[in-house]
Amino acid sequence: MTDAMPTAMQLRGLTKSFGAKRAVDGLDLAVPSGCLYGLVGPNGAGKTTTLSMATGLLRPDAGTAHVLDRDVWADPVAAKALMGVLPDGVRLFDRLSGRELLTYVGRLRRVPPADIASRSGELLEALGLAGDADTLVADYSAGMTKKIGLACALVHAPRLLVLDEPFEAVDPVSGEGIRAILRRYSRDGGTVVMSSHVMELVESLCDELAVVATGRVLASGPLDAVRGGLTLQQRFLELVGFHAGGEEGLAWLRSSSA
Ligand SMILES: Nc1ncnc2c1ncn2[C@@H]1O[C@H](COP(=O)(O)OP(=O)(O)OP(=O)(O)O)[C@@H](O)[C@H]1O
Repeated sequence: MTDAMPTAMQLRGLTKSFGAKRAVDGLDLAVPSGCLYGLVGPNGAGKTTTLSMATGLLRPDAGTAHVLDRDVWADPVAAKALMGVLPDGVRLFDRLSGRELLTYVGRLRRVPPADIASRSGELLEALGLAGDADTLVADYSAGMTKKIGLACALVHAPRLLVLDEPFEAVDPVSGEGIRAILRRYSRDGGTVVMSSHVMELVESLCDELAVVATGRVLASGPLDAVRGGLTLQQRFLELVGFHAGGEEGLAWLRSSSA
C-alpha cells in the first residue's frame, strides 16, 4: 500500500429510506486500497443496503459512492468495470451450468475466451466445484450457489471485490479455500470489502472493519484499534448493545411442560 494509491471505496453521507424506514443514515466509509475490510452489524443494520448503493445496484437518496476515484452513480460503466460483486440474494442465470455461467459472465466482462476457459477451470477447482462444473446452477445447494457467485465476481480479475456474506452457507473446507483466495487476492494488491455476522472470521481475516448499526457507522478503522483490547465479539456487543433476557416469556418452550 502506498500513499499514491487511491482509496478503494469512499462513501460519503450515503442515505436510503424505504418508506418511513431510514435504512442507511448519512453513512461515511473509507476503505484503503489493498486491504481486507469487514462490514459487521446486527440484522437490519443496513449492510446490504449500503453495499448495494456502493456498487451501483440501488440508487441512494443522498450521498456519494466512489470506487478507485470513479463516481459509481455519475460514471457507472467505469466504476463497475473495476469491481467484482457478490450481491445478496440476486438471482443468477441458473439454467446455465456453473462453467457456462462463468463463461457468460467472462464474455460480458470482455475477458478473452482462452483466459475465460483457464480461469474458470482454476476457480472451479479452487472452490471445490470442479466435479459440478457441468451441473445446472439451479441444482446447486445454497453453499455451492454462493461459491459460483464468488467465482463470477472474480473471473475478470477486478481491483475491488465487494462481497455480501461470502461465507454464508459455505462448509468449513470451502471456507478455508475462500479465505486463501481472498488473502492471496489482497496480497496481490486487490481490495476486499465483505459483510459478515461471524466475528471470528472477520477477526482472523480482515485488516480493517466498520461496525454498523441503524444505518450508521459506530466504529471503524484497523482491527486492533476497533477492538480496543477486547475480542471483536465483546467489542461488537458493547457497541451495538447486548440485551440479555427476553427468554422469560418463552416458558412454553420447556419440553417438560409437554
Ligand atoms: N427493499 C426493501 N424494502 C423495505 N425495507 C427494506 C428493503 N431492504 C431493506 N429494508 C430495510 O432496511 C433495513 C436495513 O436492511 P439491510 O438488508 O440493509 O440490513 P443488513 O444489515 O444487511 O441485515 P442482515 O444482517 O439481516 O442481512 C432493514 O430494516 C430492512 O427491513
